[in-house]
Amino acid sequence: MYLKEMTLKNFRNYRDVNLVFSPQINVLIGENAQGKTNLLEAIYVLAMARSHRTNNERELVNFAKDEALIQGILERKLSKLKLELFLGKKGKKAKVNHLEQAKLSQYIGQMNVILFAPEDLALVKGSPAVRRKFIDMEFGQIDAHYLYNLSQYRVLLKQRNHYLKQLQLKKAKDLVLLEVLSDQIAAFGAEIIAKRIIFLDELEKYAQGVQAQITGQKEELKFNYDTSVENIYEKDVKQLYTDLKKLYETNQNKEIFQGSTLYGPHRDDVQFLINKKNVQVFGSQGQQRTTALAVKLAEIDVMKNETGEYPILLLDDVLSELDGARQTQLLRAIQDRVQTFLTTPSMSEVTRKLIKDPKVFRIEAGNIKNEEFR
Ligand SMILES: Nc1ncnc2c1ncn2[C@@H]1O[C@H](COP(=O)(O)OP(=O)(O)OP(=O)(O)O)[C@@H](O)[C@H]1O
Repeated sequence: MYLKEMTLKNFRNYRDVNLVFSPQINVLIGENAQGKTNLLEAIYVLAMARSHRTNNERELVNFAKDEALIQGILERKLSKLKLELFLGKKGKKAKVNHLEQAKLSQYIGQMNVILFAPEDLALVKGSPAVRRKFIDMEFGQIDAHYLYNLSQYRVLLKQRNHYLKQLQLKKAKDLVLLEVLSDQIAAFGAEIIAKRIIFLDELEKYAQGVQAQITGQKEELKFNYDTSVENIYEKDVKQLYTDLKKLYETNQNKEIFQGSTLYGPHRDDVQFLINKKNVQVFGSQGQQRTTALAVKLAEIDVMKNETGEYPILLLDDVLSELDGARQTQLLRAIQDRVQTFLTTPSMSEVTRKLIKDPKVFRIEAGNIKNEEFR
């Protein structure tokens, strides 16, 4: 799939722009603070109905205005979609081909994007929360059911944590209500864990290929899903549900004492192993970066597999963070098959040689001009 056109009205520092993109590589070039990331963010928001940078949607609307609009024409293999996202004071509205979508979970997934920013290089060495967010954002896009389970789980988690706090402070006594909440959260938690295992398995296969290629077959990459439920790889959803419930039963006093839900997918993690050693602990900086890159590139293939189309790739200033060999690997992997938007303050010689016929957009204080590629 590719984004053919995009119109922005009052989005961040863009007042009114209409852009026509290349189905291949689009380079967004400009000095600091001119609006390069804002433009990538607009594409991301059009796809995901939320920003990757902020939870406060007011920030997305121009300082001087109350409403913003992002429109896009998405070309898919068999269809053309008009996507519209309206950001107003009372929230947002999403439309597909002029039809307003009652639920955002129906809207998300029409346009698939993968964002790769310098922070993603911390996927391996960062905190478990970084990896969980990565898993949830990516899998949520390809599986609406996963997204639904996740949102239900989050609501229940809030309720259960609140109730555990009440029990901790002795403001509540009723353990039956806690058991009801445990039962419900275990059901959604089991669905989430089961799906994560399936997707991670697929992601692992592709990432292994990339890692082996970058390292000349010297490194074997493996994923390990780290959770309190035992032997997950042998369990189906029903068994995962039973096990989670058992964890809540056995640890009831501990959870009340801490006033918080201590088990479930919101506490899980993924470990990346190279030649059986945890890269987070034993890997060099270079190995950690290679692994992060391999995982990101693998996502492209997982999405292609799951949705039948290549996603759109957004590269926010990552080229300068990678050395020549990794830049080459990345650009070879995407050239001619994935529509890509990349931001950069300037183009290095290496990049110039590697990128074929990009469309270049020069960005200056929210104004955009097409530029020849020299
Ligand atoms: N809601 C908004 N309304 C108007 N301008 C905004 C809004 N939000 C951010 N800006 C402006 O956008 C600019 C930042 O743009 P952006 O984050 O895209 O920078 P960039 O070009 O990617 O630069 P860098 O390379 O430093 O990341 C700042 O000048 C900021 O004041």
